[in-house]
Amino acid sequence: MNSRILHADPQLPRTGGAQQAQRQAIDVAVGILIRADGSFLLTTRPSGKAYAGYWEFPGGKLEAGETVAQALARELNEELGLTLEAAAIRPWRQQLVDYPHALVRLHFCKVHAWRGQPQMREGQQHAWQTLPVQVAPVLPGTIPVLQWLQEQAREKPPAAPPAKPAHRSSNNSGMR
Ligand SMILES: Nc1nc2c([nH]c(=O)n2[C@@H]2O[C@H](COP(=O)(O)OP(=O)(O)OP(=O)(O)O)[C@@H](O)[C@H]2O)c(=O)[nH]1
Repeated sequence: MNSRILHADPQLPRTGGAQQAQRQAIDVAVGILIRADGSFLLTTRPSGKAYAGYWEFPGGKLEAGETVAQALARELNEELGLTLEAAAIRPWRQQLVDYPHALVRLHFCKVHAWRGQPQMREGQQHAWQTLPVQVAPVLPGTIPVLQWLQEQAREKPPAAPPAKPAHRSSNNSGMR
């Protein structure tokens, strides 16, 4: 887990000490949907929300009593019409982000399986991306994830295709 706070807008004065301590972090479930070819889904924030038009991974705030997986499945169904099974949701990393409008704790989960095709139910745009991403601007709280994915790709390059099995002659029956 990454426990350091990311300050989304370093230009703005920071709330300090007591004020900061009183600011309750809002938990947010975020899905990194990864296709078999390694591309991942980014969507834009709908108009009317803070940072409208910025690119992010789909997700949203936890409702009372929800787990991260439940919230993610609900949000991706509401926003994109996808069906996610709990077993396909892999919690990955967390990041606290201090925005002027809220302090958020982002719970990033990797998802490799879902049912349905993404439908933009909130008028968002969407794009399947690989690194480096070709869309902009990206939400401040989303940028670290792209860096983590990049680091991971450097550490673990995509697996090489399986080697062809050695040719076995048809008369190699094992009988002597
Ligand atoms: N979905 C999502 N939210 C992110 C990401 N990065 C990031 O900083 N956030 C922040 O997490 C918060 C998510 O809140 P939201 O407004 O999208 O959640 P929601 O869909 O439940 O909204 P609502 O209930 O207010 O309509 C926002 O403050 C957003 O800026 C990301 O990659 N994906």
